[in-house]
Amino acid sequence: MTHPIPEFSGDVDVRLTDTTLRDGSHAMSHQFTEEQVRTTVRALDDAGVQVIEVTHGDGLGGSSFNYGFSAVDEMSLIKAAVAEAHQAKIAVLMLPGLGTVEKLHEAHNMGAQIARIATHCTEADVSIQHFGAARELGMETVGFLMLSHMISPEELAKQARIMVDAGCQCVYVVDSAGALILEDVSDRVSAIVAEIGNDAQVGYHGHQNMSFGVANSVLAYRAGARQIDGSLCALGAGAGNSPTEVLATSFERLGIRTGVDINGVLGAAEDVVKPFIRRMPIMDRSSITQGYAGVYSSFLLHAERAAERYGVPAHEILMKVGEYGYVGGQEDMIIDVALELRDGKKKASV
Ligand SMILES: CC[C@H](O)CC(=O)C(=O)O
Ligand SMILES: [Mn+2]
Repeated sequence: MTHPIPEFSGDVDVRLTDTTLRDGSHAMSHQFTEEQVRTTVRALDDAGVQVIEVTHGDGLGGSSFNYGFSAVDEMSLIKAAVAEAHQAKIAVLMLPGLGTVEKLHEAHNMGAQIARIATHCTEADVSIQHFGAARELGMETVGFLMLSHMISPEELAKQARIMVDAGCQCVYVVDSAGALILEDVSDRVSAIVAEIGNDAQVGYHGHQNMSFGVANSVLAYRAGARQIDGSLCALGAGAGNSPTEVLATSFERLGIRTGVDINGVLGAAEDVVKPFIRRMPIMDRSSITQGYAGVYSSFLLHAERAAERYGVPAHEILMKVGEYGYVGGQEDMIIDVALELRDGKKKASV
């Protein structure tokens, strides 16, 4: 059974979802304060952004030794966001296994209206019960096929079908590594559109590792994507996400309606978010290596910590992680790689 296509408010051609307060949590080492969440939501809501995602960077239940503890419990942050949003819907993200259906119920009780369920691009079947639970709660649903560069457009489309049949109303091509370039994105979006037709929408979530987030988003739209993600000041894992303020201005220039007020969103980025960013996401040797080698963006800080601890360069760790094809959830393997490089180097110098 398929579910209705989500309705957007007003006359918009594409709906922007801002993930500053979720993907940006990686770049903030999960230390968002309630005040930062409140001011960011207020600014985005005033600017007309229709969806705002708020969760630990690794999704519901992510606050842990492995992924990094949040400064403030995510349920309190979700509740605060809901209180500040007048027109925007608050979305939460969850990875089945890390987040549970119970956590989804809690987030829904706090007022979250959209559930975004993320799986590795070949593992859509692990999301089935979560889509069912979200739809039973009356939540709008989004499916995230992470590290979408790892499989072909045709294989990705088959995974999208699994999500749609489970109750997903919009399947995202998620460029978790910032590895997709131009047609890599439009081919994937087109293949999913061909597979799911009017049964659900298609979305695109970009990372800036090789600086293609915004251009890829435009091509995704042209190929049929109707939901696009961004983050203010690009605040997100790795080199950050497609900047919401640049998406809004570029789409407006192209005559594609997002419903977002340009002055408002520029102010949200410059006056509200920029002042509290501790570490501005940048395209540097490590993050570009992630894009090039196809490495999950949120591995960046893990690799930098391992680099410091074991005395090996972070970009070398990331290149090896790409070679081994590690995926989200395998953060502990970064330590293994760092040890391998350290011991290899030691052996070579003996
Ligand atoms: C928590 C899963 C992951 O970080 C989702 C995402 O934003 C991505 O894969 O890029
Ligand atoms: Mn991301």
